[in-house]
Amino acid sequence: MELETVAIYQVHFNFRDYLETWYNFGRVFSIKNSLMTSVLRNLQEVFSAGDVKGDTLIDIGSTPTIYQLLSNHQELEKWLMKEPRVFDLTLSVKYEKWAEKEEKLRKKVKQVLKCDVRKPNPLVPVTLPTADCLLSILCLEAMHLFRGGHLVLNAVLKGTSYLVRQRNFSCLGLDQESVETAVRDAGCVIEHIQGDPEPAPKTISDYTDLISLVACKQQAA
Ligand SMILES: C[S@@+](CC[C@H](N)C(=O)[O-])C[C@H]1O[C@@H](n2cnc3c(N)ncnc32)[C@H](O)[C@@H]1O
Repeated sequence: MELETVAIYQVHFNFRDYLETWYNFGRVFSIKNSLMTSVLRNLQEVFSAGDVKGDTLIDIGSTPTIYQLLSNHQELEKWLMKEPRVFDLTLSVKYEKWAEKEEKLRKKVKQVLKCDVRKPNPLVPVTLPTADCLLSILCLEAMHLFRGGHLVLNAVLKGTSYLVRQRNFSCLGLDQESVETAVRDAGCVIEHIQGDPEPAPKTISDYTDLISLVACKQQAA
């Protein structure tokens, strides 16, 4: 990722285009259900196993994907305030008792913060107490560093780029070994790791696999 990547995201990463390109199920791109289904299965397994505990979870690189938490700063705040005319964030997750789940999630979300993982304090000017769990879904490969309880990571492997409508965003083409090394170098012990083939829809990306990892932070990196 080039130095100016953060600026590229700030200026060009359009959350509606991202949703349209990657989460608009039931239309042309229904094939992409596969990635989200795999991520959801991984998360369900990780969080129901009971090893990841605590009160504070930070989701890094949230976009308007309500499935793992939620979203774009403004849109998330609108959703929290129940403002109308928000893009239908729930389109991909309409299932039984969804309204109740939405309410529960609204009450649980404490803060929506800007984050740049390249900074020594990624949340500057805010400093948070140590989190019990860091969640990164399809985000580590879109940035070089993360900081660290538990790291719950789902990342696609070997992808060099992904499309958001007509715009290409670069991806760090990680393999499983380099993910494991980065996590260990960050002072974490890997408790669970699973890689599965998850070929990208060729028209919008080139990743080949999905890795699900749970690691416990042991020491400062
Ligand atoms: C593929 S998208 C996110 C995926 C989203 N978590 C999901 O599951 O669909 C990559 C995310 O990485 C974030 N990102 C890129 N560079 C970053 C950085 N330096 N610090 C924090 N987040 C970054 C982008 O803002 C974007 O939300």
